[in-house]
Amino acid sequence: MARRFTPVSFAAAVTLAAGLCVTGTLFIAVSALEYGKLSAGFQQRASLRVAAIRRGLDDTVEVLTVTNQLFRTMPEVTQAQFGDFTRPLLQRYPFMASFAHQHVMTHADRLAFEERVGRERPGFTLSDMRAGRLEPAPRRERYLVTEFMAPLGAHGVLGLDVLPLADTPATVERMLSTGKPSATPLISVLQPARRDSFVLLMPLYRRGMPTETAQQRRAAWTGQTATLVRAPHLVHTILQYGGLLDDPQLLLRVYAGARSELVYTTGPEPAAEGGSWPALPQWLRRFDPRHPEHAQASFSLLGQAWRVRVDALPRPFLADHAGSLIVLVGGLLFSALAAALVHTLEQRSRRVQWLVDERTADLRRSNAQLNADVAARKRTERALQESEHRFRRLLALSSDWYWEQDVNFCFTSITDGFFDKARVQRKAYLGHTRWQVSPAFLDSKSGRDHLALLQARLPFANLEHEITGDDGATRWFQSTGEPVYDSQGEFRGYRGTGSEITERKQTEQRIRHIAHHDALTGLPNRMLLQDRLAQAVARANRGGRQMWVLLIDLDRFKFVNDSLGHKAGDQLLRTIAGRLQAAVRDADTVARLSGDEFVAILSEHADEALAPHAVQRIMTALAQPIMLEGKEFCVTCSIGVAVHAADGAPAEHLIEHADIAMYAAKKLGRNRWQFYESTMNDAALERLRIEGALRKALERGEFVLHYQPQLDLASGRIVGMEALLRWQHPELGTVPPQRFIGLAEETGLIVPIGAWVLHTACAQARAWHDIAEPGGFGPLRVAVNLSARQFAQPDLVESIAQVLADTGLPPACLDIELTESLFVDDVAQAVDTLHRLKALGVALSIDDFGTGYSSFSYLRTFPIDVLKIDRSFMADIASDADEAAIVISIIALAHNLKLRVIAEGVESAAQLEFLRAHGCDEMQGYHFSRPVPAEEFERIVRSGRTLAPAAVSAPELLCA
Ligand SMILES: Nc1nc2c(ncn2[C@@H]2O[C@@H]3COP(=O)(O)O[C@H]4[C@@H](O)[C@H](n5cnc6c(=O)[nH]c(N)nc65)O[C@@H]4COP(=O)(O)O[C@H]3[C@H]2O)c(=O)[nH]1
Repeated sequence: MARRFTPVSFAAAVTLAAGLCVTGTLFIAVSALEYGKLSAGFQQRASLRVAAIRRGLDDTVEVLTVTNQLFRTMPEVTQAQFGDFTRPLLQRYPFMASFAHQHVMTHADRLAFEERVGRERPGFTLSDMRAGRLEPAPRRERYLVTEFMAPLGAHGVLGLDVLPLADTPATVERMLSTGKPSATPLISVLQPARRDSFVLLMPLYRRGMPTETAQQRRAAWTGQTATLVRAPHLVHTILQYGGLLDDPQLLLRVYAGARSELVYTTGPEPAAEGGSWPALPQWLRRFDPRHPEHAQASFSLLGQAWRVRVDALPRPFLADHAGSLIVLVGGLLFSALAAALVHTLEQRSRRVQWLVDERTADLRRSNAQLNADVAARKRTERALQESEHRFRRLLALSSDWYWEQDVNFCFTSITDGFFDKARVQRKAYLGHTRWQVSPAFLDSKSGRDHLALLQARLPFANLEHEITGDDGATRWFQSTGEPVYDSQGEFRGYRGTGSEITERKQTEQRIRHIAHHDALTGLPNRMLLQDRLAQAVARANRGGRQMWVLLIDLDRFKFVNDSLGHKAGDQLLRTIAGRLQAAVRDADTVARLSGDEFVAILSEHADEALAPHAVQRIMTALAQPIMLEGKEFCVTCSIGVAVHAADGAPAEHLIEHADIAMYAAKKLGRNRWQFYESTMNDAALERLRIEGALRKALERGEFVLHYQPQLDLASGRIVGMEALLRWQHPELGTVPPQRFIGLAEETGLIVPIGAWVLHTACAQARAWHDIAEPGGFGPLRVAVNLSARQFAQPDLVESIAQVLADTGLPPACLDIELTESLFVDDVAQAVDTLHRLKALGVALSIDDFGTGYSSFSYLRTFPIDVLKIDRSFMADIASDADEAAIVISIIALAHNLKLRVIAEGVESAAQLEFLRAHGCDEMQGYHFSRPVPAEEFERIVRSGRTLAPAAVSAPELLCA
């Protein structure tokens, strides 16, 4: 969340506004107080001055009243008395410029007065003031004459009739009408332009006359006392006496008269009221330093209007408003500080709030996360519990168990299954290591490897070990485990599972035994032989001794087997095996290599000189008569011996060399033994060369088929052909089948080669079928040889069916030639295969009949169509009665079994005739044609060649 703070918070603004309001209010209030105080002080001071002036005027009237009393109390007053009386008054009240006594006179009184004064001042006459000058007063009915004057002569106005003076009548009249002293309007005394004086009059009445009414006063009025008051002096003196002149902040103005003339001032004329800042409201003007406070008072004194105006001189604003300013400044500062504080607090509060919100949001998130974690944990716990439950159920149900070990590899826990299976005590295991319980454990390599794995803290799997239980039985177990670490990565031990594998081990041992031993004789087989041989070679190399390998082949074993059957053959082989083992030492090995071939490894013969004895002992042992089915048989053997010297040939060549030597022995005549010699190797080398070339021959297209015609003896016509394989090697030339068919058989190459032969022969036969020529090919049969390996192919039947389908050859035109040896190993399997082949519709021939096992019994059970009499019987049929008898028997047997008979190897007309004479069905042989390439065969067929008709009758031949 982004932090956002306003520049000035609302609360701070409100605080500021409130502070300003309060400050303003306080300021206004304080300034109002200040102003009030100022104003009150000013008004007080002004009032003081106004009051002083009024009192001074009243005092002046009082002074005049005192003077008036003089005339009232004394019947006759002289000028001297008047002067004496007023002198102290004049001194004391200097603003009173003069005192006078004016007396109302008639003209007669004037005259009397002039005469009286004239005595002292000759020529004296009443005067009046006209145009500013004293002039003798004209005659008037009444005069108001200045009778006394003090100070005398100050103005020279003694005898002046004041009644004509402009203001006198009105003043007198007011005085009489009011009965009170009266003052004249302002008059100018010294400076004409300046009217700042007035005369104060106080009436004098005739004694004894009533003066209550104006009329009475007019009637009783005899004169008056007057005093000339200098108004400026009067005000000044009043203020001075009152100590009211020392306020420099006040400006005093005193106006008098109807025209409100300025009579006294303490400063210049003030500015007109309201002259400044007229726009300002009244309440604001107090803050205007140029707007002075003023007060004025108007009053009427003795008929004259007086107005006193007091102005406060402008003062520095601060002088009178320090408090309000302090309040203002303080308030502003306080407001600002308070606002700042509030703003800070609010900011802090917001920040705190923001932090709280943040923390709250974080907490919420954490809480949500925590809840999710808790939920996940609960789910996990539930899943764990379920898993644990499943695990326990599975453990209970399964044959496995679970175990744990501590850091010292001692078992800390093992589930019950183990103890049930191993038949051992729990206490014997818990707290002990595997090797403490079974000390032999570490004697084995696997045990030591296991310990090394544990010490390296590595997991291990399928550790197999045996345990001898309390019942004495040894059982096999298998363990898988892994190291356990705690959350700190500290190694805590091992845990794992275990299971019993005794049954499997026993099975394995049986299988291993079977895999390494011959089922019939119990001797080691070829695989174990290799192992033993390697060990013997190693031992010989270590001991620097010779080691002999004997390859023992029974002579004419086939004969025994064929004539007495498999059971007898098997018994013979078991007997031979026993005798062989008995003839060698314990340390020597006797193995069965194949069929009637055995190998003996004689490893403990110190020198070559003793070997013949050992070999001879073996031959002697084997040559002992054997009782088979009640008959005594003598079996001889041929032995090839290969010697491995300390620096001798590799182990894998020893058997090969012994084999070569054995063949050499056989060639020399049976019941012999022969050492291997390097020259014997040439034949073997040739075999190797041919094998190598054979592997490539098919892909290089070096195989071709030749076809040997088969002819019907009765008609003499070609009825079929035998396909015979030819190998045209670029270097070896044409290699006959005898040189490579066996090898191809051994190496398994016969399977692809045979498939090629079958397909090529069928395709060729079908092609010849398609040649529609008059007297042409017709439905020729093609005979194809099938080897033992091919016959054993599980998909044999399917592949032949596929070839037939691919080539389009009718099944009846295919003759599969089989040798008797194919049926020897597994008769049931052979019968099944033959029936399935038969079901395809093909013909089945027994090739080379009479040379092999010659078990006539199978001819009844096997679905055979044709017997092929081996060519070895042909050679002597004309001369050897036995041979002839065999052939005749075969033909008879075949016919008896409803089989066709083909004689091969017919080379002469005599043989042909013999066969014809004895009812043989067909023949093939050089007499008619050798096997020829396809083109040649085609030519023969096209040529229409047939067998020559019979020359002699069969009985004749037989007799011959
Ligand atoms: N001395 C003499 N020999 C005669 C006469 N008439 C025919 N022969 C030979 O007798 C053999 C007949 O074939 P086999 O007995 O099946 O014996 C065959 C057969 O067992 C095997 N063979 C040949 N071709 C094939 C083949 O394609 N597949 C298999 N599995 N074996 C084959 O090789 C054997 C030898 O074949 P070949 O050398 O072609 O020898 C052929 C043939 O050339 C005769 O009048 N006098």
